[in-house]
Amino acid sequence: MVSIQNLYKRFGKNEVLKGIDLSIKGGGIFAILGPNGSGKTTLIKSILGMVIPNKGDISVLGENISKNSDYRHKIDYLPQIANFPSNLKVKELIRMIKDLRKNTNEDERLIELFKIQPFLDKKLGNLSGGTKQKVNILLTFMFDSPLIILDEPTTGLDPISLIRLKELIQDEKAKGKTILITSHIMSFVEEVSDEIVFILEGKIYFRGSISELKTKTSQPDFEHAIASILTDNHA
Ligand SMILES: Nc1ncnc2c1ncn2[C@@H]1O[C@H](COP(=O)(O)OP(=O)(O)OP(=O)(O)O)[C@@H](O)[C@H]1O
Repeated sequence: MVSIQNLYKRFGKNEVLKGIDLSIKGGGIFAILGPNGSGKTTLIKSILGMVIPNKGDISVLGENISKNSDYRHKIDYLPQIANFPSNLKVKELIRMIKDLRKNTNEDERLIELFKIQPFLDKKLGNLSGGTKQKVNILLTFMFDSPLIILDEPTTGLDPISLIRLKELIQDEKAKGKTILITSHIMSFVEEVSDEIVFILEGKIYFRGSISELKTKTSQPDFEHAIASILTDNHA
């Protein structure tokens, strides 16, 4: 599904990714973790072709992404910070994205699920942070792509919306999809992910299940296992 070989990315003198190798065969929920600034978003954007690596190869669904950008239609992406045009109404944005990508009725189910109906005629610039995130989630899950990438999906969500998001993610997994998630909310990661990929100092420090991580770090719970990696490595 996703194969990354020897990936390097620097911004000026800042070497962010220093030889990432990662192969995700497909099906399941993978959490990409690491301290602030460790390069999680840079890795995700490299997969999406939004960041051009200095070195390395990335294939998505068997195709090298440097050759052709068509693969992006097979990815649903929730950005960390959505830059919506503030004058546009919610319903206009939904219509616009459907016109750009493809027509679907899934938006109706998601509007109902996240109770977005009262906001459809409101301008995006006037929405609260959590409501913007719900619209953002709707736009991501509206299409039926085999790879879903979620950058900090829980930001600003109230408890009911968080439950809905978790259900949505599990439903997509049940359809056999591959879901990559970054999050700093350890309880959320522990609940949803099948495997974690921990980035530290530009490389993959650990990849495996949460129970394997607990064993490796000799810690009784996930939060302390993550904390022990960071303190042991002075990150
Ligand atoms: N376009 C850019 N230009 C210059 N530096 C950048 C750019 N994008 C990212 N960086 C730098 O690359 C490093 C990694 O950033 P990135 O956003 O990938 O980290 P992250 O692990 O997603 O962090 P966080 O957990 O805070 O979201 C940071 O030092 C950041 O300042």
